[in-house]
Formats: sequence, C-alpha cells, structure tokens
Amino acid sequence: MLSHLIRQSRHLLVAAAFASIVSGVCGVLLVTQINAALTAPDGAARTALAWRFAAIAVAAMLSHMASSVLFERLSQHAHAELRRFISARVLGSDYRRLEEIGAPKVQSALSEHSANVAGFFVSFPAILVNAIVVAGCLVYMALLSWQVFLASAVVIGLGSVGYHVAHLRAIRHLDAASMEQDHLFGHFRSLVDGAKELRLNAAKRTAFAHDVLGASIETVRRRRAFGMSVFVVSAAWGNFLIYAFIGLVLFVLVGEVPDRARIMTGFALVFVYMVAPLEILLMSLPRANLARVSAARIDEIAQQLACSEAAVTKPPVRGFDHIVLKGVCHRYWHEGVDDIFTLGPVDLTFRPGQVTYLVGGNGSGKTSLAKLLVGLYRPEEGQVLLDGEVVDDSGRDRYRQTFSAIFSDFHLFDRLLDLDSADLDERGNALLARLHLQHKVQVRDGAFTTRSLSLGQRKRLALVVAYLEDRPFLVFDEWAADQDPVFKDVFYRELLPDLKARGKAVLAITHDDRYFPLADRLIRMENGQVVVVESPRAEEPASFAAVA
Ligand SMILES: Nc1ncnc2c1ncn2[C@@H]1O[C@H](COP(=O)(O)OP(=O)(O)OP(=O)(O)O)[C@@H](O)[C@H]1O
Repeated sequence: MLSHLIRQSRHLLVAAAFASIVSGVCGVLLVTQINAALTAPDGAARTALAWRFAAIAVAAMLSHMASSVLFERLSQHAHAELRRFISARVLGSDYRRLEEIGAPKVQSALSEHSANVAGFFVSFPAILVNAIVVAGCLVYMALLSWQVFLASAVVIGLGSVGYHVAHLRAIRHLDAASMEQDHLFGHFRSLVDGAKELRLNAAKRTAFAHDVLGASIETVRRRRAFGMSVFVVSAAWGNFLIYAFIGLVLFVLVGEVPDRARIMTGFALVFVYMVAPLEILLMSLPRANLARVSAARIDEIAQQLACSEAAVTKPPVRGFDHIVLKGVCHRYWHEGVDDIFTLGPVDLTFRPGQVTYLVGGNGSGKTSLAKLLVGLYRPEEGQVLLDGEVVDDSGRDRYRQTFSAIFSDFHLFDRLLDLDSADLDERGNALLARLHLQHKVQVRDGAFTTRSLSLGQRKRLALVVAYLEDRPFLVFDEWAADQDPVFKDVFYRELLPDLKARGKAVLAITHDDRYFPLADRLIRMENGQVVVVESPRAEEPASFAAVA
C-alpha cells in the first residue's frame, strides 16, 4: 500500500524530496559559511561571504517552505486516497466476506491505520532533510580530516546493527498492538450500541469497563508503548554513539592532525549543528515504521475484501419471468465450536405476482435463504437462474438490482440516494400518508426530514423507500414484527395484496401464523432445510375465511 501510494504520487514526491534535499544541503552550507566567516580576514572576501551567506539562508528558507507544503499535501492526498481505496473495497466486496471481517476492522483501517500511513508523508521530510544534514556534516568532516571520516563509518555501522536488531523486536509488538486495536474498535462500538444494557446493569458495566474495554486498551497501550520504547531506546543508543564519536574526534583523533585550530572550530560547529537533526532523524524513524505496520494491515484487510464480481453502476431495473433456486447450499463455519450450519440444498421457483411466506423456528435458516435469493450470498453449491440464465459472478450485481429488501438489521439512509424524479417528494409524501407517518416525517428535497422515530416507524420509512425503488421483487424479513396490530393488519391485508396486484413478487419472512392463510405459497424451514411448500389459499379456503 505504502509503495503504491509512493508510486502514485511520485512526481510530487520527487519535487518534495528535491526541495528537502536543497533545504538540507543549504543547512550544511550555512555551517561551512559560518566556519569560513569565523576565520576570514576583513575586506572584500568577507563582503562576498556575507552575500553568499544571505543567498544560502534565503534558499534554505524557500526550500524548507516548499518541502513542508508539498509533503503536507502529499500526506492529505495519501489520507484521502486511502479512505477512497478502503471505502471502494468495502463497497465492492463480497457481502459474506464483509460479514466475516466485521465493522471494527474496517473502521480501524479507515481511521487509525489510514492516519498512520498518511503520517509517513509528514515524517518522511524530517527523515530526508535531517539525514541529508547529518550526511552533509559527515562529508564536511571528511573534508576536514579523512581519519575522522573513517571513525564515523565505524560508529554508523555499529549504530545500524543495534538499530536493526531493536527494530525487528519493536515491529513484532507494534503488529500485535494493531491486531488488538481491531478488537478495541469493536468495544468502542459496544460503548454506544450497548449503552442501554450498560446503564441498566452496573455489574455488567463494571466488567465491561475493566475486563473487556480496559483490558483491550491496556494491551494496545502496553504493546505499543513497548514497541515505541524500543525504538526510542535505540534512538538514544544512536545518540550516545554520536557523543562517543564526538569525544573520540575531539580528544583522540584531532590531536594528531595538522592545522588543528581550524579543524577544531569546524568540528565544534558541525557537532553542535548536527546533534539536533540527528535526534529528529532517530525519533522520526519509529513513526515511519508505525506507518509501515499500518500499511501492511490495510493491505491485509484489502486482500480479505477482494471481490471477483463485476459491479454495475446504474443498470435499468427490469422485470423477470421466473427465478429458480436449483440445489443451492450455503454453509456457516463456526470457529471455536467446530460447528457448521448447512442451509440447503434448496429447490424453489419464484414468479411475479406471487406472495410467498417463509416461516420456521429461530435459526432455521430463513434469513440466510433470503440472502441467497437476493444474491448477497453466492451459493456454495447449486445455481440461481434468472429467466433460465445462470447468475454468476459477472451478473450477480446486476441480478441483485431486481430486489428491494428490508432485513431485520436494515439501514435507513437519510437521502433517497438513487431516486431523482421530479415528483419524488410528492410520491414520497403520499406514501408516508398511506403508512400513517405524514404527521411525523416528510420527504423534502429527496430526503426524510427526520429519522428519529420509533423502530416500527423507521421500518415504515424503509417500506416507503422500497415502494419508491419500485423493484420487481420485494423481500421483507419479519417486517411486521415491530408493527402494532392495526398496522400489521394493514401490511398483510392491504400492502402485500397491493404489491401482488402490481405484479411484484414478494417473499415475506414471518412468524405471524394468524396471516399464513393469506399467502399464495407457504414455505416452512427447519434446521436449514425446506420441509414444507404449500399453497394455503388453494388448500385451506376455510381457514382463510375464518381469519378474514
Ligand atoms: N453471520 C453469521 N455468521 C455465522 N453463522 C450465522 C450467521 N448468520 C446466521 N448464522 C447461522 O445460521 C443459522 C440460521 O440463521 P438465520 O439467520 O438464517 O435464521 P432465521 O431462520 O432467519 O432465524 P430468526 O427467525 O431467528 O431470524 C443460525 O442458527 C446460525 O447458526
């Protein structure tokens, strides 16, 4: 990921790096000019030196400004690019994979890991400029005395070995911290999603705060603190080596060389100038490493989110003649308990104008079958056929556009995103009136005026959206479970027959056995298998009459 970003913005990066190099070189040149000024005689040479000094100082300032601005832009660009990339991967990913990966990992990638990677572009100039300053200082020292340069090579070699060993250890801990952080984001969600439960039960709240959230925060803190400490300690070790080197030069090596006074002044200046950049350099490297760890994590998540399906953008919604599930199967593997839930093989046919009720006990596989039907799950065995054509990876996204579905964990967007007809507000408000919501909420400029409603009311809003989408096949997963008895009746006796009359195919998952006789077809499931398919209207007119 990091290398992709670097490749992608290489022109800007080269320009920024060039500005950084100029800035670093100017910094070193300033030191050489100061050293020259200290020993230069008065007169024309000194005036020329002053002009040169001024020119270099201005160049240093301008190049520093350019490099900072360019790297800031690169950082923001990288952040935006990463967010776009991860969002696109999430949007395009296989739904089942997304269920398996879970929201916390995605959130963690979108927030902290992206920020860490973007941070690389801010620490990079610090690394570059200061590395150049340090390297330039060493070259200047080499010009002053080659013996000193050889000594510096030995010191740098020693420092690098120590740093590398520490580095490997630190990375292990930073990796572990970033894995734990994915869990931590899940716990952050529980803070809000489970707010009611946590307030109603003090013991649960305390256990969650200490044993779950607290433990996770502590693990991330400990691992990350250890990893970063190893880096910081190795940075201090590098710093110590520099002072050892300075001591070696000042008290051992310089004593032997000719032109001692000039060289001593030069070294004193270079050392004073070099220590701060060196410290910044050593402190910036850990940040860059953190970025590498985060980039690797984003890569891993992006790989898990890979999708083989071809996405469509805005296909025309077209009707169908029949949809056939032919021997379709789906399995859930439950890690830890060594358990597999198998749905199917299922053989069913759906036609327009047909209202099917899907019934069965909790966990019998109704929702999973609905997800298979609408193309959210790819059948592990068997086929889904749309008008005789097999729905494969290349056509599954297009196939999904046949459906509007309201699952129990539905999400309501505040805008009616894909609907842009001129009379949208009017049609939306007419539907709201039909669903008895006109006093609570309205459609204005293609958006609901509020979503702060009861669960049953929000489900009615979802129904408005489904009506407006006007797809040929509607799937309701226990839609009526949260409706009052009056509206339940409206749903089963008015809305579903109305959809049928408009030629829509309907699959309603339901436990409302009172209304079973109203179905054109009743499918009963047990333990992942379809056990009964019957036509209540044809078979039990008496019971229908009793209910009606
Ligand atoms: N996201 C998931 N990950 C793993 N296993 C799952 C998942 N969703 C469902 N299952 C498994 O599939 C089984 C069937 O679940 P499903 O939601 O299809 O049942 P259902 O008939 O709709 O139940 P309910 O009436 O309670 O909504 C469950 O018992 C569970 O073992």
